[in-house]
Amino acid sequence: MKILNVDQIRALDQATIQHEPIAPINLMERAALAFVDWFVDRFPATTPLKIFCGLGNNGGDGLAIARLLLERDYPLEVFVVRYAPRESDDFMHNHRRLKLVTDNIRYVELSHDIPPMPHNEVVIDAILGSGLSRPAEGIVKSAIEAINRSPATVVSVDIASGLYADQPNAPEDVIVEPDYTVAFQLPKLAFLLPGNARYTGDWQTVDIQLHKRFIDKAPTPYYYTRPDEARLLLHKRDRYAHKGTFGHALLLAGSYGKIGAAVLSARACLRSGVGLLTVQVPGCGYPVLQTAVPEAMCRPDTHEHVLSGTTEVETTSPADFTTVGIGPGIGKASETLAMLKALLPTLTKPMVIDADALNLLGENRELLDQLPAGSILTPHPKEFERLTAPWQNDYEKLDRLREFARKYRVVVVLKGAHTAVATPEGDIHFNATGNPGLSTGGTGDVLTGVLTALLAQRYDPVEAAVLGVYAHGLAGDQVAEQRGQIGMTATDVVDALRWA
Ligand SMILES: NC(=O)C1=CN([C@@H]2O[C@H](COP(=O)(O)OP(=O)(O)OC[C@H]3O[C@@H](n4cnc5c(N)ncnc54)[C@H](O)[C@@H]3O)[C@@H](O)[C@H]2O)[C@@H](O)CC1
Ligand SMILES: Nc1ncnc2c1ncn2[C@@H]1O[C@H](COP(=O)(O)OP(=O)(O)O)[C@@H](O)[C@H]1O
Ligand SMILES: [K+]
Repeated sequence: MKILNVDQIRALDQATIQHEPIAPINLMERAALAFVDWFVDRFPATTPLKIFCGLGNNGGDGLAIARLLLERDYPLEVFVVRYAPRESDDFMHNHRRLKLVTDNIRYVELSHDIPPMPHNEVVIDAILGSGLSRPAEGIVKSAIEAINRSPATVVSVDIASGLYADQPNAPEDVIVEPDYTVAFQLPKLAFLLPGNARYTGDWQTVDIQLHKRFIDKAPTPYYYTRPDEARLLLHKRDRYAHKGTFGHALLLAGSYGKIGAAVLSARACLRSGVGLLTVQVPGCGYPVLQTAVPEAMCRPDTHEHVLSGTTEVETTSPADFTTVGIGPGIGKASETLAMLKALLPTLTKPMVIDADALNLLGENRELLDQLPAGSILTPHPKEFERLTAPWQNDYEKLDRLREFARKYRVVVVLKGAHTAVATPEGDIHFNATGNPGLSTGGTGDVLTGVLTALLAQRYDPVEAAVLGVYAHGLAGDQVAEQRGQIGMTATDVVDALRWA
């Protein structure tokens, strides 16, 4: 699913109006109906409502929503926040229509016009939408502050009033903090950025049948992966397949005290369809790995406590494996850095790089040029910062992410809520699955195992990253459903991995 910027959204509305064709007022009615369909499923018709409308088209939506909810017998009052002398045409049209069915429209011009909003009420926020062009001030600001102070449940129409859809807000901006946002057709880029979590609540999109051909053609670097899109990436298994078909992966993981990371990664790799798996761990990890993961072959490093790259048991060189995954629990010992330095020039196929392998790259940036094209790097934000430089805001972080992926021709999986997968072409795919239960030690190691397995099965690296991140988050969601977020462990996530 594409994410478009505000100018594109405006052009998309126009394209729909022109090509469907549909009158603007009927498009607004369709949007209002889609909102109302969502709303009536969640809030019974006895819920007292206060609907705050601005004077633009977002306000027009609010007025249409008020009329449609009145038809469904909701007890409601409408408050028009009158901050400017001019209303939009579609606002005016809906204002006339609403006045035919209710007298309950009040005007908010001064602070004392703002009503109390008790906890049993739902507030619908239709003050400002994607047309926001400056910070909220005066009575708009006061109304937003009052909404945020109130204990009422808040639902924003299209986007929280005061939040820019595709550019950073200033720290002092006053923005509605909704419980829910119901956005029309496409998510806004702002919804996917951690700094905006307070300003989106639980957000959803509702279909208002905007012009599909325009969306298909619109250029954008930003995508939001829907479950159906992710599932399409899954390779079907050939009936005559054998384990060679699914590749032989080498995982380089673990150090003294962190052999668990190797175990988690190895288990996840095996649960994600790898044909054969060899794990190289420091000598001390050998009995652990052989016992905990009997399905994997294990080659002990000659170094007892850290990876040095040398091993006596096996002579197959890392380059002969279908792919290599490196990082979980490896630490930053000088022997391990030496291994990384020796390893990189020998590899040509895409590999997976995580955790301290990333930190070693951050401290030895000349190595970045040696990464095989199409490799997948899986930093959390702190690790990504160590690879680049600090950023001022989430938008700058996205720019940096795209720049980095393009420069080094790699796929960067920036982990967190809505993990962002940046491609060597400079696109970003945001993930839809996952929950804060995944914020627990070892879940990143699980992801490394998953991605290594997909590369071993010869998935295209971008598809491997998008699919792997999706499946990992989905497993987390399934665990959360069964035992809640708080009790979740990385092992649970491995066990919940499902590929269908
Ligand atoms: N155009 C369409 O066909 C559709 C638009 N829709 C709605 O239209 C909204 C966008 O409408 P608009 O472009 O009218 O935008 P808004 O409703 O956000 O209002 C923008 C108006 O407010 C002014 N404004 C901007 N920032 C302000 C601020 N801080 N304080 C006071 N005034 C400010 C602008 O100058 C402009 O006049 C969407 O969010 C969505 O809710 C939906 O009805 C779907 C269809
Ligand atoms: N709030 C969250 N919502 C969704 N996913 C999350 C959240 N917090 C963490 N995760 C996921 O959990 C994983 C954590 O990885 P990482 O930070 O490397 O942990 P570790 O190093 O302990 O293995 C990542 O895949 C990340 O996307
Ligand atoms: K709004």
